[in-house]
Amino acid sequence: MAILVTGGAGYIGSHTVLYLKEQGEEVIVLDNFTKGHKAALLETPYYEGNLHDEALLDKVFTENTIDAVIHFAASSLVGESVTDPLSYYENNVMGTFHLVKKMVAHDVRRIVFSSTAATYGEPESTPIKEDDPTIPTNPYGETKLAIENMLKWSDQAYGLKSVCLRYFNAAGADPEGRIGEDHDPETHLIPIVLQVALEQREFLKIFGDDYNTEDGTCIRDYIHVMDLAQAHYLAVKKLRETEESSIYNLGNGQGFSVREVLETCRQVTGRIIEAKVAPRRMGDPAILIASSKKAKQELGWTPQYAALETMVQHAWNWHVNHENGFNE
Ligand SMILES: NC(=O)c1ccc[n+]([C@@H]2O[C@H](COP(=O)([O-])OP(=O)(O)OC[C@H]3O[C@@H](n4cnc5c(N)ncnc54)[C@H](O)[C@@H]3O)[C@@H](O)[C@H]2O)c1
Ligand SMILES: O=c1ccn([C@@H]2O[C@H](COP(=O)(O)OP(=O)(O)O[C@H]3O[C@H](CO)[C@@H](O)[C@H](O)[C@H]3O)[C@@H](O)[C@H]2O)c(=O)[nH]1
Repeated sequence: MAILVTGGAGYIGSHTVLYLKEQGEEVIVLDNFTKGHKAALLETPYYEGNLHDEALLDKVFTENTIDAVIHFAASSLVGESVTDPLSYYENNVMGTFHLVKKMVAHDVRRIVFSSTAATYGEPESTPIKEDDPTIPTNPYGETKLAIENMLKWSDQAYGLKSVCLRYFNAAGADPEGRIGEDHDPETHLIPIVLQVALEQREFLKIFGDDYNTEDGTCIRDYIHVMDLAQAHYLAVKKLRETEESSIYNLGNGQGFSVREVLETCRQVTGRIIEAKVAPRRMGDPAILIASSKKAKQELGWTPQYAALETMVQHAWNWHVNHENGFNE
């Protein structure tokens, strides 16, 4: 029995693949390498191709005995989704449609789905709980919510069981430094700040300092990528044991402003990191902080690397040793 990981060559996918293999799971990856890296797979078997390719999906499900799918493959940038929403509907909603259609056809009935804090939009109260209103403020979150609903109805109609994991902001890298985050172009806050520390960029643009927060910059809940990996493994185990669908938030329940992240990066790296205030980025909610009580109670999830300093340190270890990412 193998777990199929779509998007397994990407940032969170590759760390989850590593974690699953360490737990003794057999893993197969499907990735089109638009964003992912072959070197991040560390010799895991893979199929190179697109979610939209139904013939390829038939081949993957016929050639392997797959008992669960972990579905990371998606487009996932808030700002880009605002300027090009149709590409998000195409890659995320239609891509998942093809995958789910072929899972049902091949009688594979367990899926763990990468959802997001962006499904909530501007929260009414903090920390956010799973049954709080979901009113996305950007097309990215909207497409992820559409997929959650696709999965809900597919459970009712076809018995497809899903765990939707709404992660907050993934950060950090493999604590042993084997893999890390490498996006081109990079858009995420922590790697961008570390690129300034490495003198690969001149300064950090702080996207808005007029939000209704203490220092005026946006607040996010950062979660270590290996703690996310652990949650995916626990979600697969829960599906195998209970055959019940559910939704969980994954965060640390603590928010850090853009300026606080910058300061932590300065402390960890000991480098000078310039920053300048720039206009707000479209689609950004002011504050996103998770309540992850449900995941802890029901999945037995126990984050190992909750401190922001640890996440930045692990990210820094990777970046300082791989200045060109995987292209070395
Ligand atoms: N990074 C975060 O903070 C964060 C937070 C919440 C949710 N998520 C979700 O987690 C998932 C993984 O995020 P990530 O940061 O690792 O992204 P990533 O871009 O590093 O990884 C995505 C992977 O999917 C592959 N891919 C994309 N479209 C594909 C397609 N049509 N067919 C085959 N492969 C395809 C890419 O090549 C890449 O390897 C995404 O679904 C994202 O929406 C990420
Ligand atoms: O150069 C930069 C980059 C980011 N930010 C700010 O830093 C915060 C974090 O931004 P980023 O790292 O881009 O993450 P988010 O836009 O919060 O989105 C991430 O976190 C979401 C969940 O909260 C996921 O759904 C997304 O996939 C993932 O990209 C935001 O307030 C940004 O405006 C800056 O000020 N300057």
